Amino acid sequence: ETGEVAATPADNGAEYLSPVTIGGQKLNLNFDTGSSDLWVFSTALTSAEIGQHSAFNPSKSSTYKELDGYSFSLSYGDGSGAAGVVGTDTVDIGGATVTRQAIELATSVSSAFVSDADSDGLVGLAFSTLNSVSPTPQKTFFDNIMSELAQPVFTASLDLDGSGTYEFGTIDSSKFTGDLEFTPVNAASGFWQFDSSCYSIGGKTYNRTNATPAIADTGTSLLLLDPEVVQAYYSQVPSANYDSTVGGYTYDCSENLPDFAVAVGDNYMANIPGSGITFSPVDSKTCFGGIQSNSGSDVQIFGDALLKHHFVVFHGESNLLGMAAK
Ligand SMILES: CC1CCN(C(=N)N)CC1
Repeated sequence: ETGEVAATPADNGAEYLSPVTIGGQKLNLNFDTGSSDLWVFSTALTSAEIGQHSAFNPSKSSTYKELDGYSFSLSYGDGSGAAGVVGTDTVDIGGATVTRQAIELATSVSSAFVSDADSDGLVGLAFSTLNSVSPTPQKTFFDNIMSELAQPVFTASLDLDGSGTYEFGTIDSSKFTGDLEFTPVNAASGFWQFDSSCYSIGGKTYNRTNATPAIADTGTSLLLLDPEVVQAYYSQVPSANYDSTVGGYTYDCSENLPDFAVAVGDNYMANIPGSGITFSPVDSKTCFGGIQSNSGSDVQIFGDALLKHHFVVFHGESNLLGMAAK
């Protein structure tokens, strides 16, 4: 069995959304390798909260089964969150189907999710140990389907314009160039976590002794690195400075930015060409960089700003992360 879905850009240009069919109802969900809950907008929310979203209606699904007394409550790194009840239903992602997938129906969502009209919820693709369902944590879609897949993998090939594809069960060699380099993942963290102890700016490589580990996170838009690395990069950009009003480093859009690369394990340097560093315009002449600080937290977050320049393989049986150029 395999499944492939196209990702399409959200209006906010900051996330990749893919169609998922749950109990025959289609929703556009954000595939998030940085969390482990599959939750959706539900008809239990107010019409003000639902707005333009597609909301899952359990009473319209002939295969939905409530998990009596189960609940979930999530809060993400950025302060957004959702909470609600739990059931199981048939979930189909591009033809890959799990019949008894735990789905988490939001009865409350934070304002950030209400205002993000494009995303009807999330598909968590980190490890099931991080699942928030009480009293019994539930398995992710990938965990449930892995044994049915032709290969126990899923891949992300995200494009610069917010489109791209997620595939389950196969590694499509037409989607990358050169060698796929695999790196051991520390699954004990619950994330797709690995070491990253060197980086390069404009082709000059720097080794680090105290680098914090990194995670591959399709649910984060930016590349959030240890402060010393971010300061080193923007010290090479004359007009760059930290602008607290936008909460990050900005610079003149006319700058000729240096290339940047960061290590994924010991044998892959993930490069971003200088032309691919900018995340968004701030105004007619100022740009906001895709490289930003993790504020000294204990993890570096390799989000879409980096991943969209590469082909990424998440190997669930061997706990490996594969990276290739494309
Ligand atoms: C470590 C954090 C990374 C961002 N998150 C996420 N993609 N859901 C939350 C966890």
